[in-house]
Amino acid sequence: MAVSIEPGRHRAVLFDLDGVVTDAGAVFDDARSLVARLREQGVRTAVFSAGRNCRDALAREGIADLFDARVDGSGPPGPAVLLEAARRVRTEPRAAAVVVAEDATAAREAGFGLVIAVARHGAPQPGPVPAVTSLADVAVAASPRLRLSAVSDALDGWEEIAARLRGRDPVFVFDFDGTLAPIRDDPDAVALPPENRRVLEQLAAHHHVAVLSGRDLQDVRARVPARGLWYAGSHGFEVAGPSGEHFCQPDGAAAVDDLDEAERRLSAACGSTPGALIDRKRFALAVHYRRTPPDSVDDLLAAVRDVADASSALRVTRGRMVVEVLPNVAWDKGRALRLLLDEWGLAGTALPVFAGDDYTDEDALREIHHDGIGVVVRSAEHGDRLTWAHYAVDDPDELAGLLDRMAAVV
Ligand SMILES: O=P(O)(O)OC[C@H]1O[C@H](O[C@H]2O[C@H](CO)[C@@H](O)[C@H](O)[C@H]2O)[C@H](O)[C@@H](O)[C@@H]1O
Repeated sequence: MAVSIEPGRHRAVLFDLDGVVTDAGAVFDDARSLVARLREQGVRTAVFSAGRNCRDALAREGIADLFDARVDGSGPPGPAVLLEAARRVRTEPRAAAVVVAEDATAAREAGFGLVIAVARHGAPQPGPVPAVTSLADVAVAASPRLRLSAVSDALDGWEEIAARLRGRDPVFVFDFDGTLAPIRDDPDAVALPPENRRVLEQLAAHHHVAVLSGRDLQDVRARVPARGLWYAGSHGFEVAGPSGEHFCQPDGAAAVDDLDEAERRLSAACGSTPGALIDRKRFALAVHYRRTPPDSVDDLLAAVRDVADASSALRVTRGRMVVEVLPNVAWDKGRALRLLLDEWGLAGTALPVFAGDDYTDEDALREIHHDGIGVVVRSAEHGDRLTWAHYAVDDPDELAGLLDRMAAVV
């Protein structure tokens, strides 16, 4: 049976160690090659073992680096081991695939999006999950991501966008810095252009509109003082609505003490780096280096990584001239966008429109790739990078023009 992993739907693939990746101490070439093909398309990979120490086994084979996470278990590979592997690659089961050696019961029970059984010794029996005799038979579809330079200009594609919007119930979610407002050297100097405020209020008069930002909730709320908006701060870890609604991602709260400690350590470690700016949000900690001399940046990044690595509750992410420390949980702007749709009672029915400019916005652009309209605001800071967006604009001004047109047809 032909089996295909689709990077647009499967964010991660979890591999059983025994019988899938290794057998009697030897690594299967088809496993090594499948993992490499997945990584090329941006799909995360983890390995789990029911009764063995994965780290040692993989280190002996020299392939530990092939996987983003390793999970050891004891006894048969029950759902708990698989769910832990998914958690470590920050992917919910429905968006992950699992490759097991024949017995797929646990993976099916745990609700994974795709389960593949490998029957290496003979013809696979017909069963409830796709089965292959070799991982060479597992195809990896090309990721639909495009280079920024290859994404259609939104204004050129306007008729197509308008046709998708007409007769639908759209909701609008926007990133703030670099998207609704232009980038400035000083994060405190950023203000929402009046034209963007006007169009946000115009959209919010008839539709759900949210600003989903890496800034602290209070900060983004104060900078986007438009009527009727929802706000999500700290990259979506804290959400507030126009009628007093308020929600914090529960696992994020558990990392606040670790963020406090990271803030103390980073203040000591980076305090003397010229131009470094530590920016604490309730559920995140940013270290800005836009004004740091280029020859000091690598040391600064290494210091942030060291501090974050000291706690398993934290992880590091990158943005435009900024490195951020976040709670190490399966939460990002994509999940926050889905939470908003659920909150509005519109999951599966509304047409989500999202615009963003940075790496962290890609989680939201990816989330709506199949059922929404994604717009990227171009910038040269990360070169001709890949994006999940369908359309591009050049700057926040051009986005305001696009939103104006959208407001006229919805
Ligand atoms: O998700 P966003 O709303 O885009 O927030 C991401 C970060 O934006 C801010 O930093 C960025 O904008 C600054 C002002 O233009 C710029 O100086 C910096 O280099 C950019 O990274 C904000 O200060 C951060 O807290 C946000 O996490």
